[in-house]
Amino acid sequence: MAEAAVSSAVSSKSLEIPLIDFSSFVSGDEVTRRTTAQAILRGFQSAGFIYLRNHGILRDHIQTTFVESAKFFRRPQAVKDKLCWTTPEANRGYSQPGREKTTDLTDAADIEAKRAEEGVDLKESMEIGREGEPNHPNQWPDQFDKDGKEFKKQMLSFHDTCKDLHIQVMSAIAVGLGLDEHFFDSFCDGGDNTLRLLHYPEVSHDVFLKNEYQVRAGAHTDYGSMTLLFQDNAGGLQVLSPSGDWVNATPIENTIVVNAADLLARWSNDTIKSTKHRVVEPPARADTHPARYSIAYFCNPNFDRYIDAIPGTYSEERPKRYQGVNRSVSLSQLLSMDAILIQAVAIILRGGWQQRIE
Ligand SMILES: O=C(O)CCC(=O)C(=O)O
Ligand SMILES: [Fe+2]
Repeated sequence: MAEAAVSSAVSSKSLEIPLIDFSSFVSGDEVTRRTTAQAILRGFQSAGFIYLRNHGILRDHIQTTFVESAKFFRRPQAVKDKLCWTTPEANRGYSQPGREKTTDLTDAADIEAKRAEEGVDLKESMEIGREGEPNHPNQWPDQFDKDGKEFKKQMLSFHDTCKDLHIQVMSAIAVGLGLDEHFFDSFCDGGDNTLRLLHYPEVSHDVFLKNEYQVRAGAHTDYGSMTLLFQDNAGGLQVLSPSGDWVNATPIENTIVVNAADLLARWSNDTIKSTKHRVVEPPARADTHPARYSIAYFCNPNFDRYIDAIPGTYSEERPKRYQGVNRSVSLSQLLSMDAILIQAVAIILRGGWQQRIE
């Protein structure tokens, strides 16, 4: 029997995350397409999270990207450090374990205090932006060897594939809202997105026992329009429910977790939610937890587009809550605006700190 287009990925008393058969949107008849789009929109409006299956990205393509990611992280530390993440404007390159603490805080002293109390995230990451952006070259290992060339080829191709899925999911949101299916195309076709490879090294249960606040990635929301998240089967991702419980977003094979992010919440006049999430000790009891790998593809509207409330998300009864905003505003302009524009990720730099603003 055919599976339903919409079922449940996560079902707790405080949080429901739908599992959507995306092929029903892409190639279903008119009615199926519309009802699937509405279910996608409802998921973003209620949980801020959905899971997608039959999303169109080939299993092999994802698998090979995970393999290349693991190969990259196995490189000697000194080699990875040559590719290190430099500035928030570039937002490209490698961040070593202990460098980053993910948080929504924006005040330097608050971040410092939180870091001292909770410890840093137990992870390393590699960020890859749109290739060819002037003044912001990606940090490729292709200069080192043949494996580095393979890595570059794979990541560029995966970046491109995910860019297309972003456009399709935005199209589903448009249809769900009753707009033209291509409404968002010209907002998202630039591919100003960031592919982030994540490696959470093997860690002993003791580490979490000794520090009740220890996490693999701290609680935060994402910045842009949405994030396509590919996770392995290790577990540990949690989503904050409206009532304040952390709920496991358990891995489901052959699915992608998609969460709406801050700018889409703003763009939708807060009708769509950007929900907090984090990565903690996996629920399975173990003395030593194996490494966890995930791939987050952070999607953004094109940097040069003006983002003002989406038609249909505001009315006389529900006026616009935010001014329109241009992504190309300067950092100081950004900081003087409201905090929702800012994804502050504290970067621990030998006792100093820095905020990452995407
Ligand atoms: O690794 C994960 O599952 C989540 C990562 C994440 O939320 C992020 O990097 O923004
Ligand atoms: Fe995130």
